[in-house]
Order: sequence, then C-alpha cells, then structure tokens
Amino acid sequence: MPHTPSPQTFRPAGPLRGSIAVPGDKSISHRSLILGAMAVGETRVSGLLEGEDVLATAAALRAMGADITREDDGTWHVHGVGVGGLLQPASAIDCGNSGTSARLLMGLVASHGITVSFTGDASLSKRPMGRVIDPLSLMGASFTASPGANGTQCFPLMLEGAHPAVPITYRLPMPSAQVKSAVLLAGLNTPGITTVIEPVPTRDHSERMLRGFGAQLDITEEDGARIIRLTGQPELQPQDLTVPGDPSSAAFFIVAATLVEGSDLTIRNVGMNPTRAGLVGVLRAMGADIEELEPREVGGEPVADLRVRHAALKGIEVDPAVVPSMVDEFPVLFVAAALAEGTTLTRGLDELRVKESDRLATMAAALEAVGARVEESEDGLTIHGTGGEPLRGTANARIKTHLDHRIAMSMAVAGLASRDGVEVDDVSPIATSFPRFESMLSAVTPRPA
Ligand SMILES: O=C(O)C1=C[C@@H](OP(=O)(O)O)[C@@H](O)[C@H](O)C1
Ligand SMILES: C=C(OP(=O)(O)O)C(=O)O
Repeated sequence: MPHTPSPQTFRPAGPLRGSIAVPGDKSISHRSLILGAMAVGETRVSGLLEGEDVLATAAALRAMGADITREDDGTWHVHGVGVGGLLQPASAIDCGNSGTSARLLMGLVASHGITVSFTGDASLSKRPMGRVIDPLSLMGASFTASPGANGTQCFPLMLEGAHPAVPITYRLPMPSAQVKSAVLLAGLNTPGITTVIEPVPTRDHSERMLRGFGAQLDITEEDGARIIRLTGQPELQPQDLTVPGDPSSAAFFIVAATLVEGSDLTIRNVGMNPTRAGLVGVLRAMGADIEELEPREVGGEPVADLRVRHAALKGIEVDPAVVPSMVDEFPVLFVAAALAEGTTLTRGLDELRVKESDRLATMAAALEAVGARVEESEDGLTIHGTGGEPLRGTANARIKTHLDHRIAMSMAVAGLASRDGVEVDDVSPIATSFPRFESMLSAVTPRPA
C-alpha cells in the first residue's frame, strides 16, 4: 500500500507542567512477547507498548503459532509454543518499520526447521541485515536477501532455518543489542552453548529476561568485554511481566521541559537501566535539572520518576563511550545542543547512519533548516548552540523525516523552542514507538493565548 504522509506543524508553547507516564519500553515489549512465545504456558504482560513495531512482532509470532491476545484492561496474554515449537507461517512476515522485529525474529527463526519470508517498509528495506545474516549463517541457516546499496544485504529476504543449528562463539563486530539478541535467540533452540562476546556493552534486556524465564545464562567479563554463554534448549517458564516506561520516549519530554522556560514536569515510571540511561548523565553535564525520585525495580529493571525543570544548557564534548547507552536519544540531544550556549561535539555515532534514516545526515539537514549551525563529520555532529535564543523554525520548508519516528519527535521538540514553529513532513511514523506522543505533548503544553 502506498504510504500517505501526514504533515504537522509544532508551534512554540508555554511551559511543560504536570505529571505524565510515558508508554512501555519498546525493547522490553518486543522481548516479552518473543520469550512468552518460547515458553510453555501463559505469560501475562502489563504495560506493553502498543506501538506499530511491537504489534508487528505480535502478528509475526501469531503467524508462527503463538496465541497472543489483549484483554480489555490492557493486559496481554501469550500462550507460547515452547522452544523449538514455531510453525511455518502461511505468508510473509511483515516487520513494517521495525529493525528490532526484523533482527530478533530472524534470530528466533534461524534455529527452527522452517522457511520464512521477511518484508518491511521502505525504511526497513534499506537497513543492513548482513550483520545478522553472518552469525546466523555460521549457525547453519541459509538466506536469500535483496541487494542493497554498497553491497549490503537487505529485505525482502527468505530465511531457511537450520535444525539442528550449530552453536557458535560470536564476537560482535559492532555494538548492537539487536545482533546480540538475534544470536542468543537462535541459541535457544540450538543444542550446546552459544556464546556472544560483546566488546562494548549494549542494552541488556535480553539477558535479564532470558534469566527471568529460566534460561541458563553465564555472563563474565574479560579484558573489558562481556562474554555471554547461553545453554541451549531450556524449557522456559511463563512469567507475569510488567514493562517499565521507555526512557527513549521519555527523552523527548526531558529535553522539551529542559528547553522551555518555566517548565516543571514529572515523568513517572521511566526505565533507568544503566545500559539505556546515558542521556540523563549527558544532559546533567550540560546543566540540566533532572531529579530522580523513588528509584525502584519494575519487572527486573531499575525505574524512577524524573522531575525535570527548565535549565540553561552549555555545550560539551560527549564521550563516545556513552553512545550505546543513549543511541536512539542522539536526535533529540542534537536539538538540546542547538539551544545550548557554546559548542557540542559528538563522535562515535557511525551506527546512527543505519537506523530508520541516516540520523546524522537527517538531523544535520533538519537543524540547518530551522536556523541552527551544524557541521557533519563522518561519525558525528558538531553543533554551535544559540545560547537559549529560540531557533528560527521552518519558514516555507518542511522537515524531511524519512520515515523516522525519532526525527519527527525531535523536530516537534525543536518546534516548541522555536520562534515560528516547525513543520515536519510526516508524523505517521511516530505511531511505531509512541502513538500518544502528540496528545501527551498538547496535554502538558498550554498554548500561549
Ligand atoms: O535491541 C533493541 O531493542 C534495540 C537496539 C538498538 O539497535 P541496534 O542493536 O541496531 O543498536 C536500538 O537502536 C533499537 O531502537 C532497539
Ligand atoms: C532504531 C530504532 O528502532 P528499530 O531498530 O527497532 O527500528 C529506534 O526505535 O530508534
């Protein structure tokens, strides 16, 4: 079906005030459905993110035999097929815009004796799949992929799973939780021990949840690398799960409240897993006022309420070591940097070029279009901030979002801190990760009379 864009203008607004709870964590939501589908019996999930990406994972798992339903009270029930129990789907699995669905499901399927076609939207079809094809091929799966730009292997593709698959030891060539998780999920139905070596730690939700479902997972550290060993073919036990709020969704409100004068906003139930919470530390180093209230644990993950008050920001040099813990938050950090006093320098962001869009090029163009001063390098942006002066906004131009939800939401935040407002070309991709973003933003930002 051809995609019909929905343009939208985000205008300057008054202070953000009150209290909100952002929707469930996208990464944890995908994993709770996937591991629920691999358990025998009923897993119950509350707080699941009902965004298009997660719904694509649910539809895929249903097509392969899991029974997944939603109760009127918002609780999801997953009746799993057990490790090794996936069935051949009747038609292609459509992952939509979701890299996480694509790569995690490819891993899951790779050690089942089934053949599956995978498809996705125009954005997903440009993203590199060789990074999961390589290790999954070593495990015995075979692939017929579509050729992408510069010799990459892309969607649509056909995956013929291996049964039995071969356990491997795989050292991640790039910091990617999706690749790590794909290999571990393939390892579930593989006899013996599958090992992933992670030189740079990435989000660890898969590891936490695999243990929670009863898999045997040994994690050690050697020379700064994490070594994760999964014993194959466990019987996973169904769980009652609560998904914490998504720090990547909270990020837009954290930055918006920091930038708009007079703001005092509390964001409840935000996941604070150290492998995800890098943005809070970087914003604090820039001068942000973010208070952590009632730190606690929800569903095996650290969580807190965040009280964010307006503060003037200063540009900094962002340590490349924090990149994996805030990889999806850079687009909105760039907006914060554009309004800070002085220069913000970012490096080590090569992975941003292979997300829903090339987020370095897309954000450099978007910020320039609203009057910011930006220099793009191979692996980062250097941004010379206005020192708090509002950005000009889009005059007669529309920001190109390239089917990228994070660009649309980041530029919506830029609109709040602009003089003339910011018009983005398409807000529909926001529904992939944060369907209620616009209504929540309106609820906490009364328009100036
Ligand atoms: O594992 C996950 O749930 C995710 C991992 C990250 O991708 P990479 O593994 O490609 O870095 C992140 O950008 C994505 O939004 C979600
Ligand atoms: C990169 C993202 O997601 P995915 O890889 O699942 O498409 C994101 O949500 O920013």
